[in-house]
Amino acid sequence: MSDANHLSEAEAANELMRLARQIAKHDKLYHAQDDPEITDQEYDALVRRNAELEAAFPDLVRADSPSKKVGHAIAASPLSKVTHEVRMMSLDNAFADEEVAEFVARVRRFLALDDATPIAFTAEDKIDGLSCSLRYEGGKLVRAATRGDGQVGEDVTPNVAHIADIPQQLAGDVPDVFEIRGEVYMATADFHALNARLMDEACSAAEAKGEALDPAKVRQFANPRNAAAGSLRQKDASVTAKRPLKFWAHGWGAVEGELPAATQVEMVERIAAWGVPVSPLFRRCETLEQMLAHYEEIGRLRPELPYEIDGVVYKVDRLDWQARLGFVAKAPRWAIARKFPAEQAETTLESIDIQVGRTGKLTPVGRLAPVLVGGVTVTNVTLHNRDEIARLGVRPGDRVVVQRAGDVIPQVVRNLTPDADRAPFAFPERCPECDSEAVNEEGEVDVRCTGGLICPAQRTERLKHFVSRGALDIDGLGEKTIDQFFALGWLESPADIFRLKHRREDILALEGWKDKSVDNLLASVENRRAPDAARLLFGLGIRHVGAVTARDLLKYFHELPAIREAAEKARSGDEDATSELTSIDGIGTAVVEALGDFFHEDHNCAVWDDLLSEVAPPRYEVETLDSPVAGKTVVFTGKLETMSRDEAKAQAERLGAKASGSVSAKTDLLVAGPGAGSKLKKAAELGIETIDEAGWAEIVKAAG
Ligand SMILES: NC(=O)c1ccc[n+]([C@@H]2O[C@H](COP(=O)([O-])OP(=O)(O)OC[C@H]3O[C@@H](n4cnc5c(N)ncnc54)[C@H](O)[C@@H]3O)[C@@H](O)[C@H]2O)c1
Ligand SMILES: [Zn+2]
Repeated sequence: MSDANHLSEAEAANELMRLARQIAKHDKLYHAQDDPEITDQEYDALVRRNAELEAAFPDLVRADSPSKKVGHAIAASPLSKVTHEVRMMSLDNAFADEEVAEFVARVRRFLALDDATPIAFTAEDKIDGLSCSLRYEGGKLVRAATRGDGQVGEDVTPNVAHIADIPQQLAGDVPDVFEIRGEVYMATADFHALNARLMDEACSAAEAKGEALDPAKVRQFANPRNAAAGSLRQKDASVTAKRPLKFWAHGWGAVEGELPAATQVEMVERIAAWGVPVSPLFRRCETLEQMLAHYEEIGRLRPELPYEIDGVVYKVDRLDWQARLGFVAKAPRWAIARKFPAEQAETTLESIDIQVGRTGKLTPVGRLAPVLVGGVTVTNVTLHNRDEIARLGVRPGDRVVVQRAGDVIPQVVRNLTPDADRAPFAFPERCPECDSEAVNEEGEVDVRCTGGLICPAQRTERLKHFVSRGALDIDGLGEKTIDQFFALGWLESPADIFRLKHRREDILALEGWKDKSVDNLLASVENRRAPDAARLLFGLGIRHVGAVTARDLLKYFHELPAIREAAEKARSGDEDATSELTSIDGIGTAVVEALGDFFHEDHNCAVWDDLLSEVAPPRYEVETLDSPVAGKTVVFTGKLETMSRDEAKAQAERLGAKASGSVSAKTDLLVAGPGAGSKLKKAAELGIETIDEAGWAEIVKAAG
């Protein structure tokens, strides 16, 4: 409460006014329009803040205080109005064990019972639906109504006719008038299916009209509770009929005739016997310990339940005691809702740090003023990437709503101070670890450090990749060894691997190394002095240059320096170099850009030069099979009749030929099917040998 007490009276009055306005706005959105703008946790936080201020400044409690109101007036509803004979109430909330204990103590004090007298309570899950009253006369359903503002609700009699859980006629002995109260809800799976269906229907409707659909404009329900409310509160009951609604009872209102029970338990059993569902988790608790244990149990079951719940409701079991306890402003004194801990909370975003992951991804991490979320103190949140920061519009100093969902890392849900006079957060353009350029490739949300080989955040990962099976494949240099050698400062870049021989004695001095194992390691390193150029290129871990791309590049250029030269030219704007690179099968602009970026960084060039001073990959040649097309460039054009274009290309590769997409002076052979056009003409002009599909089939067959 210290917060509340630090305010002056004028400040508190101001804040109470603001809260009343805000809460009224959200009540309307939630209760009247079934379309909330904020989460229940955020809403509950506003209500609690209001209660806190009212407790600290009792004189300032407003006539229109949110603490006195139930739901929202239904003035604007198109449905007919129903005045409730017995007011429909809300429930007080508890958020901690101590608050439940305090509730029990309050009940005891009010009833003037001594500590030795046991008070039994019922406990059941608090289902997230909307309150509904069902009035039965002579056992027959005569009227169904929503809660509205507690006094006046909406008539939904025709709507509930479609809910199978709500009998039109109760079974057995029922008082003359009996008003069952409970919750209309939608199962979680049905809620998701409904949203999917609404989207489908909107798509079909748009298609029929030949219009483009903006999915963001299609009405979707925020949660099962709003889906249930929006589905029930329909002027046209045939819409409700198509919505999968359910119901269960948790209480009653008006009764004429004798009440057929003395306790909550007996009454709930009665209602169930009449044919109306009740909570399967409804229990009687003799002690506070049992009450708390059942809360824990329901919390455990919660993820598996087919419907959403937001807490547990406790009620005094004896009905004569309930009658004595009566009501306060908007809730019974004999019941309380223990809500599950807020999975969301408000706090200040103090700073935004950038972390560099092992793959070079720059991840912004928000540092928070410590805050309790769902029972855990949270100080960090992931902000995912640059776009997410822009979407949230967050900057250091903003007030934010933080959320924990399951085991997921806490996240920022919303910025509460978007308009504050602060410049947008400037996402770094250089890696905070190594100062290399950080780039954001087109079509990608992540910003990455380009300093792969020198960036401390990425180095060991890059080294592990460099020696891995698909790359240089160096035996005996496992991940642990790399981590260890790296920590000792012996391995900074790939070239250092080839200088390990100078550290023979140092390695021997380490625990676990024997002459033989060191010899084996150094031998396998020496074994790679003349590595396969494609594996070496792949091993450098340049973005977009995977094993296949590396091979494609080398099949064309044969030597690593030629690739670097072409990439540097392309980067400096040489269009011929770019089109030469992109004309290579399998090489697109993303690869060309990634290569250009790589060689644009001096430190990468230094690592590269250093490496090539240690190793000498032989000229790369495609394994030459004994085939007449080995080493040749083949182009397929026109329609192929016995195989797909992909299969033909694969055959060519298998025979050591390069399949290309376009005819140029470098083309050796054109395979032309029916319908061949410009490529055939161009090949004729260039005097390139041309054969048909059958001719190609013979070559393939001859090669075996
Ligand atoms: N997100 C928003 O903008 C927004 C706005 C307004 C209200 N809300 C939500 O609605 C709540 C306030 O609404 P409320 O006044 O209906 O209070 P409530 O939902 O916290 O509790 C009262 C209601 O619980 C229902 N209930 C469910 N299971 C029950 C059971 N087993 N026994 C008895 N009652 C049971 C009853 O219908 C009862 O009226 C807030 O706490 C918030 O979560 C959200
Ligand atoms: Zn870096």
